[in-house]
Amino acid sequence: MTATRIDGKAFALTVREKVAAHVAKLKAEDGLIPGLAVVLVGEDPASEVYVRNKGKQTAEVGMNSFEHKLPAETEEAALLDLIAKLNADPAVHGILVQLPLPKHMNADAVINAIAPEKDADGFHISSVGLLATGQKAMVPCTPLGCLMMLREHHGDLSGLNAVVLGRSNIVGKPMAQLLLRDNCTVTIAHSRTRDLPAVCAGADILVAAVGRPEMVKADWVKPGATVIDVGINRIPAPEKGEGKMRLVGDVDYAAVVEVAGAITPVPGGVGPMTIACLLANTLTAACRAAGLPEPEGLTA
Ligand SMILES: NC(=O)C1=CN([C@@H]2O[C@H](COP(=O)(O)OP(=O)(O)OC[C@H]3O[C@@H](n4cnc5c(N)ncnc54)[C@H](OP(=O)(O)O)[C@@H]3O)[C@@H](O)[C@H]2O)C=CC1
Ligand SMILES: Nc1nc(=O)c2c([nH]1)NC[C@@H]1CN(c3ccc(C(=O)N[C@@H](CCC(=O)O)C(=O)O)cc3)C=[N+]21
Repeated sequence: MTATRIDGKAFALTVREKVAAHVAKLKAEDGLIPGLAVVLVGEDPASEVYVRNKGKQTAEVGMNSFEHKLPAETEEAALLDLIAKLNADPAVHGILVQLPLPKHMNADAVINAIAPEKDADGFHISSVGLLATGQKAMVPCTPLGCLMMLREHHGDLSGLNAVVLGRSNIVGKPMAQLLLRDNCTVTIAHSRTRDLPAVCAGADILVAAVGRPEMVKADWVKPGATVIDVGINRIPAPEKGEGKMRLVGDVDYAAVVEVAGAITPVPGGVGPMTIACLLANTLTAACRAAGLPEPEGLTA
C-alpha cells in the first residue's frame, strides 16, 4: 500500500491564512502591525533562499518584514548591538537570527541576547526551559510545524512510540519535548545510537532530522508508520543538466512511501510549515506584547 502524502505546502497555506486574518483584525481594531526582523550574517546561498521566502511571506500575511544582512566578517559585538536595537524597537515583535553563524561568533551568546518575548524561533534559553518544564513557551518553528501535521493526521498521539532521529537544539530536542508533552513514548536517536535501523523500525511516528540525504531506508520503517522528513539536502542532479542540484530529505522517499502509512515530501513538507509557524509565533509575540488575546490554534 502506498502511504498518504502529507501536504505541508497546502497545510502551511491554511496556517498563513489564519495568521493573515488575525493580522487584518489587529490592524483594523488595534492599529497594530506585527513585525518580524530577520538577521543574516554572511552569504550562505541556501540561507538567502529562506530569508527571501520569509520576507515575501511575511509581507503577504500583512506583517512588516525587516531584513538585516551583515557581512560574514562582522564582529560579534556589532551583531549584539543590532540585537539590542531590535529588542528596543517597538515595531519589531519577532527576531530571528539565521543559523549557523560564522565560526568566530558564539551562537549561544547571540541567541540569548534576543529579548525572550521576541524570540520567534524559540531558541532562547528561557524558551527552552519553559518548554522543557511544560510551561507556556515560544515553540521552535520546525518542530511546531511537524507537530501540527502529526496532530492533523493522527488526532491524539497518546501512547504512540515516537523516534526522533537527530538531537540538535533547533530540531531534535524540541521535537522530542513536544511529542513527550503529547504523551508519546519518545526515543531520541543520534550518531552513537546502536542499531539505528532497528530503533527506527519500532516507531509509530518517525521524525528524521539528521541532514544525511535519503538515509532512512524502507526496512527502517514499521509498516503503516507516519514519517516526518525534516531534512533539507541539496544533491547533484545530473539528469537535470550539468551542475544542477535537487532537494532531497533525510528519507528515501521513493522506497519508504511503499511501506509507511503517511509521509511528508521534500520539498513541500516540513519546510513551508516552518515558515508558517515563524509567522504564527511573531503574531503571538505581538499579541502578548500588546496585552491582547492570542490567536487560537496557532500555538502548541
Ligand atoms: N525543514 C526545515 O524547516 C528545517 C530543516 N532542517 C534540516 O534538517 C536536518 C537536520 O538539521 P539540524 O538538526 O540542524 O542538524 P544538526 O547537524 O545540528 O544535527 C544532526 C543530528 O543528526 C545526527 N546524525 C548525523 N549523522 C548521523 C548518522 N549517520 N546516524 C545517526 N545520527 C546522525 C547528529 O548526531 P550527533 O548529535 O551524535 O552528532 C545530530 O544529532 C538538516 O538537513 C537541515 O537542513 C533544519 C532546520 C529546519
Ligand atoms: N534561526 C534559524 N531558524 C530556522 O528556522 C532556520 C535556521 N536558522 N537556519 C536554517 C534552517 C533551515 N530552515 C528552513 C526553512 C524553510 C525551508 C523551506 O521552505 N523549504 C522548502 C523549499 C525551499 C527550497 O526550494 O530551497 C520546502 O521544503 O518545500 C527550508 C529550511 C530554517 N532554518
